[in-house]
Amino acid sequence: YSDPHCAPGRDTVVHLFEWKWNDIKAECTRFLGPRGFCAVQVSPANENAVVTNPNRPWWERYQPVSYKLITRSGNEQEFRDMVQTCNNAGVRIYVDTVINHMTGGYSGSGTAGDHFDGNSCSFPAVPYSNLDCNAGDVCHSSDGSIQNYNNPEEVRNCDLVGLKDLRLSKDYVRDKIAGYLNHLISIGVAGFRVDAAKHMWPGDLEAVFARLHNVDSNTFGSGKKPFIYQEVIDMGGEAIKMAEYFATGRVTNFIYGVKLADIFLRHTNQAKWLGSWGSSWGMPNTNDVVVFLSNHDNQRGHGGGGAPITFFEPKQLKIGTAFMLAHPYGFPRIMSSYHWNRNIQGGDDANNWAGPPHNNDMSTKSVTINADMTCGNGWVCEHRWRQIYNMVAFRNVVSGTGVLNFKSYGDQQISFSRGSKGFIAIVADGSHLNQNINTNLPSGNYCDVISGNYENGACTGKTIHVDSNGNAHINISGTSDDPVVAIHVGAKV
Ligand SMILES: O=C(/C=C/c1ccc(O)c(O)c1)N[C@@H](Cc1ccc(O)cc1)C(=O)NCCCOc1c(-c2ccc(O)c(O)c2)oc2cc(O)cc(O)c2c1=O
Ligand SMILES: [Ca+2]
Repeated sequence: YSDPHCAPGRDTVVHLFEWKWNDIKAECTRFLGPRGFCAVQVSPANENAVVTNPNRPWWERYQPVSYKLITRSGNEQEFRDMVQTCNNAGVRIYVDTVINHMTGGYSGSGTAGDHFDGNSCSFPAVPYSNLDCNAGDVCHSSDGSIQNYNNPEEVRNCDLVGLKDLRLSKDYVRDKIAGYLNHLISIGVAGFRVDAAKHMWPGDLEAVFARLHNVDSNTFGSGKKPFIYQEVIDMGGEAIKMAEYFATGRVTNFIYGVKLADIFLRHTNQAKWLGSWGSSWGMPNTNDVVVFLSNHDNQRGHGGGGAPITFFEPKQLKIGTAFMLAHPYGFPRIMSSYHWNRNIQGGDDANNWAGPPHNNDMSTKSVTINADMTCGNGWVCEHRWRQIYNMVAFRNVVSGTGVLNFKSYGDQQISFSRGSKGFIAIVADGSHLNQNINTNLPSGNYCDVISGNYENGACTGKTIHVDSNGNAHINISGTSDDPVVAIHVGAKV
C-alpha cells in the first residue's frame, strides 16, 4: 500500500501525456482544481535523448541522458511553477521516473544539450560511466539484452531493448537516483510513477526508496512518504508478478483494463458478472493497485492480452470510465491523449511512434481550449469530456461508501448504488433497459450527470425522480451515444 496524498474529497489521477509544464499549470487552475481531480501524472521531467529517426517519437522521453529538468515539456523553473500552482489548486503532481536504464545503442546529445555515448554507458551530465551499468557479470543473455522474460535475472540485469541497464546494486547509482527523486520532492511533488519496475529487483527499489525524504510537510503534513506506484506489466503469463512489488508501493494493474475491455468493447464477457468486481477476478487488493482502461503505451497497440479501450472508441471509453469511476476498486487513472494518424498495417500501427502535436521546430504545441471546453491543437483531452469529468465528481461524492444493490437485468444491463450517495445504471450492448429500480437514494429530483450537468440549480440533461421508497424509473437505450445514467446527492435539484 502507498498513500496517494490526495487533498480531501479528491480521488482520480489524469495522465496529461506529453503536456508542457506551462499548460499543466494552467489546467490545474482553470479545470482540474475546480473539477475535483486529485493529481496529474506528468511525462518524464529529466533530460532525454533527442531521437530524430523516427522524428521525435514519444518514447524518446523514456531514454534518459541525465537528471537535469529540461525536456520538450519545459525547464526547471517552469516545472517548479507548475508544481506550486497545482498544489495551490489542490492538485498533486506525480512524476513519471525512468530509473531502470539510460538511453542505449547510439551516441548523441540530450534535450539539455548534454553529450552522451549510450554504447559505453557514458553519461557525463550525471555522471555515469560503464561501471554504473550492468554487464556480463550479472547479465548472462546471449547479447546483453533481455531475451527470456521467464528468467527473472535476465529481466532485471540485462538491457531492455538495448537501453543501458543501470547497476542498481551499487550505492553510487542508488545515491544518484535518490538524489534526483529527492530534488523532485524538494520542489513539492507528491510521488512517482516508477517506469519499467519489472526490470528492477524489489530489493534495489527498496534501497533507493529508503533514501527518499518525506514529501513537503507544508503541503502534505509531516512524516509523509512519497506516493509510489510501479509499472509492472504482468498479465499472468510471465515469471515476474505484481505481488513482488507490493512491499515498495502500489502497482499498475494491467489486468483491469483487459477484463473491462472484454465486457465493454469485445463483449466476450457479460457485465452481469461485475457484481463481484475486484480481487475475486484474479486481481490484487484494492489498496495495492492503480487502475486504468488504457495507458500511453497500450493505447498504441503494444499491450498483450487484447486491445484496450481508448479514445478511438469514444462510446466504450465513456461507458468503461463511468464504471471505473463509479466502482470503489483501485485508485483510478484517466488517460489524456493527443491525436495521431493511426495507420494499421498488418495488425501494427505504423505511426505508433508519433510524438506530441508539434511546431515546425519540433517544439510541442500548446494546449488550446475551445469555447465548448474541448481542446484544440491536436489534444484529445478525454478528461474534459462531460461524461468523464462528471464521473470524477460522482466518485468524490460517494467516497467512503460501498457497492449496494448490484443488479443485472440481462447479460449486459447492470445497476448499483454507492451507499445512499450515488446510483448508476449501464447498458453495455444494444439492448433496452426499462425498469423501476431501487436507487437507495433519498427521494427527490436528481440530474443525470452523463446526459448533462447540474448548473445553477437545474439539470441541463435528464432529470431522474426518486420517490419516497427510493425507487426511480430508469430507461436506457443501448444504441444511444451514452447508455449510462448516473445520479448522486451532489447533483440534486
Ligand atoms: O515502444 C517503445 C517504448 C515502449 C514503452 C516506453 C515506456 C513505457 O513505460 C512502456 O511501458 C513502454 N519503444 C519502441 C522503440 C524502441 C525504443 C528503444 C529501443 O532501444 C528499441 C526500440 C519499441 O519498439 N520498443 C520495443 C517494444 C516495447 O518494449 C519496451 C518496454 C516494455 C514493453 C513490454 C513489457 O512487458 C516490458 O516489460 C517492457 O518498456 C520500455 C520502457 C521504457 O522506459 C523505454 C522503452 O523503450 C521500453 C520499450 O521499448
Ligand atoms: Ca534493470
